[in-house]
Amino acid sequence: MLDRVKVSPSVLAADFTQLHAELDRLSDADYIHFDVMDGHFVPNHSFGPHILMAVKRSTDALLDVHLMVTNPDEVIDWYVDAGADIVSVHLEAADDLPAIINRLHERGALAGVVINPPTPVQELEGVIDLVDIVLIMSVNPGFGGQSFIEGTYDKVRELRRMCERHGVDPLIEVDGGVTLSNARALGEAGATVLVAGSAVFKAEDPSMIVRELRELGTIGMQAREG
Ligand SMILES: O=C(CO)[C@@H](O)[C@H](O)COP(=O)(O)O
Ligand SMILES: [Co+2]
Repeated sequence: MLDRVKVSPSVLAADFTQLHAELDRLSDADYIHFDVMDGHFVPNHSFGPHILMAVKRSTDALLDVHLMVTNPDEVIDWYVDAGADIVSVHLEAADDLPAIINRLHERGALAGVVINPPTPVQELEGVIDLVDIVLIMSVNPGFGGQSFIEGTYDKVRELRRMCERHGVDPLIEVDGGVTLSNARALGEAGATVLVAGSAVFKAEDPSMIVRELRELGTIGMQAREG
């Protein structure tokens, strides 16, 4: 059981001309979220393992890699080699998710599964016992700065119920449109990791936003636990 919610700022929203300085002022972050987009699984490109190595040199936070690619089985090792601590792959993209999860565990990384907004939570039934993290997308993947999809709360609550039925307690991460206005409700629904790109990096004081997101999420989590 966690004592507080974790915050994972998405580096996609950072100013890349000053990547080191951007990460340096986020010493409070639990994780750094790294969005990999291949131009096939999502209609956008971002960055790959070389940039992840540069991020690793600029932060002590754990590296939380979100792979939006059609061939996760072929690339997971690149990201573990580059320093990923957590690697999450889309259920919609993986042919053999248990094999990917095994491989990540063999390599000493935490394994996550991601579902897109249209994918029902029930589709996680077969892998919920195997994963360390479930990431629920609260926007359609491919771009930062989108609006949060309200139906996410129900999906998080349903996932919590599934975890209880299975007697497992993976981290539950929510990604997309997370701000100070929905952090508390997300914690109350059952989220334990909040990804935030624009809300953190576009703020005047990113560290303060990280602390506030964590505090609000934790207040929600405590309310849920009673
Ligand atoms: O995976 C994605 C988008 O595909 C996210 O991680 C975004 O990068 C989050 O950005 P904001 O919605 O918080 O600006
Ligand atoms: Co992401």
